[in-house]
Amino acid sequence: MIVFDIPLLVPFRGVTRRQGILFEGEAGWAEWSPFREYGDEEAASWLRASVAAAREGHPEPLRDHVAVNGIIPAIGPAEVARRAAESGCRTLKVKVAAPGEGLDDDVARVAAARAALPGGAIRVDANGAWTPDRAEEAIRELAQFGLEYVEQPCASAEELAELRRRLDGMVAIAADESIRRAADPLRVRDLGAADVVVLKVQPLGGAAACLDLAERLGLPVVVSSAVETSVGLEAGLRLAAALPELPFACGLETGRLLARDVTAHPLLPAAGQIEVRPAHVDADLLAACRADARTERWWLDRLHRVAAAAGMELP
Ligand SMILES: O=C(O)CCC(=O)c1ccccc1C(=O)O
Ligand SMILES: [Mg+2]
Repeated sequence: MIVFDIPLLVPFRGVTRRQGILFEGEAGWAEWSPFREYGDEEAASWLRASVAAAREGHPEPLRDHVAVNGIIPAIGPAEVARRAAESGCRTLKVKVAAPGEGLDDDVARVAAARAALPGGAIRVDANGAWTPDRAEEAIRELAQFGLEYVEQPCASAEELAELRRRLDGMVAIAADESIRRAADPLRVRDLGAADVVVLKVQPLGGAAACLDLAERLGLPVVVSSAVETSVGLEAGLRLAAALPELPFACGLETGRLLARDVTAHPLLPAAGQIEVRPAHVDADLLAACRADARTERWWLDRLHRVAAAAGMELP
């Protein structure tokens, strides 16, 4: 078991370093990396996913490549073309409604993305930051660039449903936080709040739980990462490979946000697709990602506290 601490090359959602624990079970390596500010109960779902992956491995793949979206964090418009080209992807996901920014910043960033990718798909993610009124205004403005969908424009499933009625099919809506952080993820379906759902393996308790949820939701699924090492990314990739249908590119290009990885062959896309294959952990690279003693203490305390409260045994 090791506690890792890896700097991000570009800040993402205010995060500048990614930390967590990598451990090995009978079926292989697994990652546990709930964001630091998440409480123990939420972190327990992430742990269920990691323990299941270490013990049981991944579901059987139905495809050998998974198309992914390039990620455009809250960077300036002048930097967008380089990030888009580096990703090599035919779909881009642009962060909008970032703290301290306004609609002008979003328009400039999405315009730059559209200029960089004239024939591809562009989706935006607001991480729930808009009220329904602000969302409607922003989406009507951003729609000029052609949007595949808007991910989590407002915070609650009720607001998503209201906005979706108001937009009346102009732009599709994807639910992310309303699935992975909700008491009842099926509310999105019951309210007709989204056209697409984003599933993340760790927050939702593992691949088996995600496959079951996908079936019950009955909506197209996009699998997305939680900004993980290649070990965590492999779990997302394997879920994406096992879904009966995968009509959209997945949010699994985040390997390029990390300054280091624990394998010599990180799970990165080539020509917009990631090959479905194991991420072989390299002992030297793993050691180079190891956290300092204080960070290690914090994570091991968290792990043992969360496991004990949830009555879980570690592999
Ligand atoms: O979806 C992607 O392309 C990358 C993953 C991503 O955006 C993300 C990563 C960690 C936490 C939240 C999110 C998010 O979708 O908001
Ligand atoms: Mg999102």
